[in-house]
Amino acid sequence: MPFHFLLTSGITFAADEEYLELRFRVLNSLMLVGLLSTGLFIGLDWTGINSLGHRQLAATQANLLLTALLMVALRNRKQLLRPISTTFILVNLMTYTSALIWVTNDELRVLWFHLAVMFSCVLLGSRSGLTMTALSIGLILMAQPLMAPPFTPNALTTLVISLLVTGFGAFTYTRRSESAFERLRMSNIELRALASRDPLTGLLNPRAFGDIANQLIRISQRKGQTASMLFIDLDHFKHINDQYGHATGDIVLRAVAQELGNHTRKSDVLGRIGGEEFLFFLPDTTADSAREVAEKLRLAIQAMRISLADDTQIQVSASIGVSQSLPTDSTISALQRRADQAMYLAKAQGRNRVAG
Ligand SMILES: Nc1nc2c(ncn2[C@@H]2O[C@H](COP(=O)(O)OP(=O)(O)OP(=O)(O)O)[C@@H](O)[C@H]2O)c(=O)[nH]1
Repeated sequence: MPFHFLLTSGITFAADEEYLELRFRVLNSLMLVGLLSTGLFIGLDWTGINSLGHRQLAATQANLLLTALLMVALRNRKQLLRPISTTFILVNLMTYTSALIWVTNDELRVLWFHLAVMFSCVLLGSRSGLTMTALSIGLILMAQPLMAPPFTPNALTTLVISLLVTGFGAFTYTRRSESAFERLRMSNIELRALASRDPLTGLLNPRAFGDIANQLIRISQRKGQTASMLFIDLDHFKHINDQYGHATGDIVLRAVAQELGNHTRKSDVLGRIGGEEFLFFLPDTTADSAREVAEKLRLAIQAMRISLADDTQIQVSASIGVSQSLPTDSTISALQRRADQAMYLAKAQGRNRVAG
């Protein structure tokens, strides 16, 4: 748990931010490892086991300090991922370059550039990895005249080619991961959309309807507004199924859902909550206005002529119950219950009418 906290700073990432989270964790891990490795270099220099020289020692200490500051700056700020990644990579690139020039007794110091290429790819994306490859090769070639002794032509060739191979490998890997994550993100979005829809009509299913309407009613209550609900139930729907078959019943349900959708304002929430039952949540709407909407819907449903393949036309009607939120309603359940009761009243009064 503390390690998890260290890597994510306790930030929770949304379901479609998997790749961002991966980069965030990688950056935190790399900064931690960076702190440990620069600390080790400094310790080894102080104990005399490995000598950096006073200039590189100062550069390494600066690197340690800057990395610690970057780690602190990243806490709770996922929006800073990119600038902090860029700064971290540049700070390290400067340290590697200064080692190239100042630590002449270390033949293998060029190895660090391979890391810079890989880190850039993972943290900043495949294109940045390619830029870093070109930058590393450029820096090594430019630093040649300053180095004592300079690398032999053979060593330089090996270095440049191995950097190109690292750059290409990291580029290909990151490109593939980026597109795999993007595909995963898109299919997650599609899955979530599917999971929130009623498969027959495409309207919101009961769970999604409840989630959205519950959020909206809380907002309405905070603003001191009134919300309303319509409970729409088709009349004698069982007869349609019995007379024309279940498949035709489905056609009717889809047609009614579409008709209801045509009368929905952007702010309204419409869902199918049972066989031939639909709910309308109307934010910032009084019972009077909701009754007008309900009457419009009732007339629209009554006016529908649903044509079948054999030219038969089916007509339907609906009973609609209306309810208005009370200041004490913190969820839609009581509002829905009252709309349901009003709908039963409409049925009892003869159907094809609005009550409540
Ligand atoms: N075609 C089809 N029918 C469904 C679906 N879900 C529920 N039903 C049917 O809807 C009918 C609902 O019947 P009832 O609850 O008796 O209501 P009703 O016949 O509309 O009568 P009132 O509501 O009293 O006017 C039942 O026959 C269910 O089988 C569905 O997805 N497709």
